[in-house]
Amino acid sequence: MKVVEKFISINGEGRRAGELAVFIRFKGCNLNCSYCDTKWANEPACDYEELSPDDICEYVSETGIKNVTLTGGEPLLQKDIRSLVEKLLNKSDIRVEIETNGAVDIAPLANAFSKEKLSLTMDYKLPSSGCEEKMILSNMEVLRKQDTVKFVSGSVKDLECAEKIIGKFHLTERCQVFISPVFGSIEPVEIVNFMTSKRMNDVRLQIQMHKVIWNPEERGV
Ligand SMILES: C[S@@+](CC[C@H](N)C(=O)[O-])C[C@H]1O[C@@H](n2cnc3c(N)ncnc32)[C@H](O)[C@@H]1O
Ligand SMILES: Nc1nc2[nH]cc(C(=O)O)c2c(=O)[nH]1
Ligand code: SF4
Ligand SMILES: [Mg+2]
Repeated sequence: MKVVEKFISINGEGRRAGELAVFIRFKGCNLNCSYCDTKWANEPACDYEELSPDDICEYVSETGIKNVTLTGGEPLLQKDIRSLVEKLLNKSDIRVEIETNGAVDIAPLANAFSKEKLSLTMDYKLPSSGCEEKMILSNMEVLRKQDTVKFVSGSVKDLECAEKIIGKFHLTERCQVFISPVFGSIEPVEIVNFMTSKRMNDVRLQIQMHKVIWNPEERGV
């Protein structure tokens, strides 16, 4: 598997934001979002370590950290991803979260690992990403209670689109729903005002915590 970085930090996003996690970031992506903060990991020339699922499991065990976040790039493009998840979940105290972009079919993984120890955080890419037409809408039917849909929003148009999608797929009844600002592009208060005006119950605003704690450009945190 092509790993571009691995590190321990607090999880800056998602259901376990603020908890320690070990991050495995994989190389390469099938999208090119306008705002992507890890474009470097998607460059063909980006350096990587070739690690097997066993190598990654060993690294995770050595860290002593219970939360594992698989991210990228797009982690679901790695051909051994299923084997890696299986090996990680075989360890009794490990919880796995996968950050995925909504443009890869999640059904094979979600259906293979129904236990709560695997949670998927899937983006729905909004208009300002430039990638909305790549969304696989059948993924919405696969999400479970432990999963999350994240709407990374850069404009009011994005927020209007997010509200439509949340309603259309009854997402708040199905899974967790988060809205996050495209870092630096929209004031969080605009999102709060939008949520208030539309009475968006059961939706959570989340700001990427690691970009507040460290320099937003910093890698490995
Ligand atoms: C770098 S992506 C990797 C995983 C996967 N490719 C995806 O897009 O979900 C991890 C998360 O960071 C978010 N993200 C990337 N750039 C961002 C930015 N500038 N501001 C806020 N969130 C961003 C993505 O939307 C995604 O939810
Ligand atoms: N601290 C920290 N938390 C994160 N949660 C998700 C991340 C990601 O890039 O997917 C991330 C990241 O890059 N750093
Ligand atoms: S899908 Fe994720 S990694 Fe790929 S370009 Fe978009 S934000 Fe970046
Ligand atoms: Mg990140």
